[in-house]
Amino acid sequence: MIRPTLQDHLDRWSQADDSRRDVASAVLALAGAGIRISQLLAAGPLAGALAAVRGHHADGDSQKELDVVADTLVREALAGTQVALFGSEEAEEAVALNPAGSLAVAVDPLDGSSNIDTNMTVGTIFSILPYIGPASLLQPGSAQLAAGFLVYGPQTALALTVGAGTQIFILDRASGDFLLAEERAMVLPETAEYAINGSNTRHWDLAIRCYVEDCQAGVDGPRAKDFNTRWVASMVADVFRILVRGGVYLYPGDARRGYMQGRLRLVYEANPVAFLMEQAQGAATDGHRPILELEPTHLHQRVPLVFGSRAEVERIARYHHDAAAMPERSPLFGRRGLLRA
Ligand SMILES: O=P(O)(O)OC[C@H]1O[C@](O)(COP(=O)(O)O)[C@@H](O)[C@@H]1O
Ligand SMILES: [Mg+2]
Ligand SMILES: [Mg+2]
Repeated sequence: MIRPTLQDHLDRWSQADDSRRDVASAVLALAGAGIRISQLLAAGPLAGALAAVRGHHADGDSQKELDVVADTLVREALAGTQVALFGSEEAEEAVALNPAGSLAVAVDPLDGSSNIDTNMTVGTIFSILPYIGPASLLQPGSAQLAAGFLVYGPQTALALTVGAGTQIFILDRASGDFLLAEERAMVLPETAEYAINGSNTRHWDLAIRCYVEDCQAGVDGPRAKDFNTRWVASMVADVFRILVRGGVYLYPGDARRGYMQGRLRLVYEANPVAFLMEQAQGAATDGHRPILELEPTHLHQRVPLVFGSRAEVERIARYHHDAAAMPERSPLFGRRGLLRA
């Protein structure tokens, strides 16, 4: 079976359209940087101390050696394309690249950095927007021209959307090409699998606590079915699994200091994933509104994030709606009875 390459796929999509060709060359540059990052990860300690702490972000998160290297590789790859503005998790401010460029790109160069030295899957996430001036990266996710991520696991894969479904490509190491593996990824609408970091249970709000309790009650509870949990602590790995077999991922806001809006970043984590989900018949919400409708106010803004199988995402939004409608100070057990499963 002859599979189209990523280049074939993008050539077909962009022929006779200059603005699409700009997007295509940015995606190819990102894929090229991804190959280099996957080589470093595959070498692990043989490539140096990739997990060594190099510094900290403004909000205290540590920055690892490979975070910095991946950021440089991605930025250098995009410098030769039509990208005018580049924003990254690893830099406080967005930087100008090609002054004549038509695009703005936001990236999480390495998602799941806590897993770098554990031989677990990590990835690179990107969001491509039209360049409309210095505030280009603050457009809502619905303005994205393309979005995707590379995932460095047993397979190095690229999940991509240019607004015509979600495609999955796998790196063929012999030829160095990404080959089309799935033309139309589809997230199953229903699921019995959820991903959340359960160590934060005591910090969750009522809606999340009730949702998880109802799942854990299994066949004996209001959901009347047993659930399974999976949590990789690399969102890209969880997204990939959900694209393949459905499921739901939650990183809600919680009561810990600095976590009121959760952990994930709207511009370069939630928005691209939400675009991929919607294009694969899944959904993504902050609990109240679709992620793609939110207006970012700054590059590193956090957002509570729930995405995956559409019916499950809608159900979790209903828990939020019901919890918000409850009287502020009534005891938890009293309020609990009103929540629907
Ligand atoms: O360690 P926690 O709080 O469970 O958070 C894990 C989540 O944080 C992230 O690692 C955030 O991404 P970064 O590694 O890019 O900071 C997600 O990939 C992952 O799902
Ligand atoms: Mg990340
Ligand atoms: Mg990161």
